[in-house]
Amino acid sequence: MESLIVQREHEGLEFSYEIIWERGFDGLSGALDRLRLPYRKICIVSDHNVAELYLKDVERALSSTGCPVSAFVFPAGEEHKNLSTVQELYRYLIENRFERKDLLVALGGGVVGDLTGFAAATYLRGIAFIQVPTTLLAQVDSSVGGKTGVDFDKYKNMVGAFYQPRLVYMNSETLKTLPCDQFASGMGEVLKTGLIRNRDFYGWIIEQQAQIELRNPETMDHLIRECCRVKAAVVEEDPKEQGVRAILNLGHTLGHAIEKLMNFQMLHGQCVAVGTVGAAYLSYRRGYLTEEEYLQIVRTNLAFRLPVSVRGLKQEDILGATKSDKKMEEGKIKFVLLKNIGEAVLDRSVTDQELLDTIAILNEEA
Ligand SMILES: NC(=O)c1ccc[n+]([C@@H]2O[C@H](COP(=O)([O-])OP(=O)(O)OC[C@H]3O[C@@H](n4cnc5c(N)ncnc54)[C@H](O)[C@@H]3O)[C@@H](O)[C@H]2O)c1
Ligand SMILES: O=C(O)C(=O)C[C@@H](O)[C@H](O)[C@H](O)COP(=O)(O)O
Ligand SMILES: [Zn+2]
Repeated sequence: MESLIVQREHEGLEFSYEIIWERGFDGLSGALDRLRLPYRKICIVSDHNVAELYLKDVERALSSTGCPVSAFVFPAGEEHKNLSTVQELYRYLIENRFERKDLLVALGGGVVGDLTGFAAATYLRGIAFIQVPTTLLAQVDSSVGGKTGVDFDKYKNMVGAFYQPRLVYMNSETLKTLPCDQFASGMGEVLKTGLIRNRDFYGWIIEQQAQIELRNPETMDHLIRECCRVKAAVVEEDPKEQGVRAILNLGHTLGHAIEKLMNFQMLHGQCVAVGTVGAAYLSYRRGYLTEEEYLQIVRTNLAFRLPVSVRGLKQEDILGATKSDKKMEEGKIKFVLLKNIGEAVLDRSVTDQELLDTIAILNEEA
């Protein structure tokens, strides 16, 4: 077993927690025992696809805690990451008499993790939860760092809370069943991670493309751990996004705008990939990246089956949708640009005209 502690060093991160990498789910109840949490009941929260594949195994693994284990399962997909699903979960917890000291287990991808974390933050003003991420995206990004929440009226993650999990337990074997488009979506966040903080890692990802495509277990172990190291370091520095944490949002200003306008029918990591090309283009236009570096980012997306443009959206609609970005301050977007490959900066001076020029290269208009 290998692990990494997300350290409580700064105000805002209430406690430290461990990220554990295992094969299989057998280590789950031992990991929970070591936490010495006072729960008497466990509710696994999952979506239908993941439940079909892994719920029985996780129930079996958790039964050795000696506590009753039950499950709340909802339909898969971003369109269910909303307050109605949260309400159904609240009802389930109330009807089954879950108390503040009990435990929720988020078993699934980022949708399950974000939604369960938000319900955990708000049910009885806070009940403990752990993350058991089963997608690449969730293993490299969403299960770490405590951003929880749901979409509201198509506004992405508009309602949420910073609420850390007590444990992140990753079973890398779950990646075997992940569909190709979901794997590619996860790679959108992986590439983002290299671009913001680790040039060598970005280079390594490009070199290892064939092994990554094959999901070689050792290669994937290294890839996932490196992403978690980068993310944990940023979150430890700034748990509640008062400053530097916003670099984890590279590609998301345009990405979230596209996700919303595509009615959540394009996957999050794919939208982030297009947004990252936009951020790279702006960085090139600002004279930070060379043209070759910008083109390398485009080629790398394509190599990992990620899009570099979208079709059928109106340019002014994309610009308009960027105005509901959560990084807005005093009416100005804090845009994440690349000073270099491996070095992100926040910039409040990006103009609407610069954004429109960028959108023009990303958008094959209808
Ligand atoms: N909180 C954060 O820091 C953070 C970071 C990045 C993304 N996110 C959020 O994460 C969400 C995207 O997460 P996602 O990409 O994991 O999507 P997801 O949770 O919708 O999962 C993708 C699909 O794969 C299925 N699935 C999950 N695990 C599987 C497995 N092992 N085998 C087969 N199928 C499996 C799911 O049922 C679903 O249909 C978005 O809502 C995004 O906003 C949050
Ligand atoms: O953890 C973070 O911080 C991130 O920004 C990670 C992103 O990949 C993730 O999509 C996050 O949910 C976006 O946050 P938001 O505040 O822009 O909704
Ligand atoms: Zn993201």
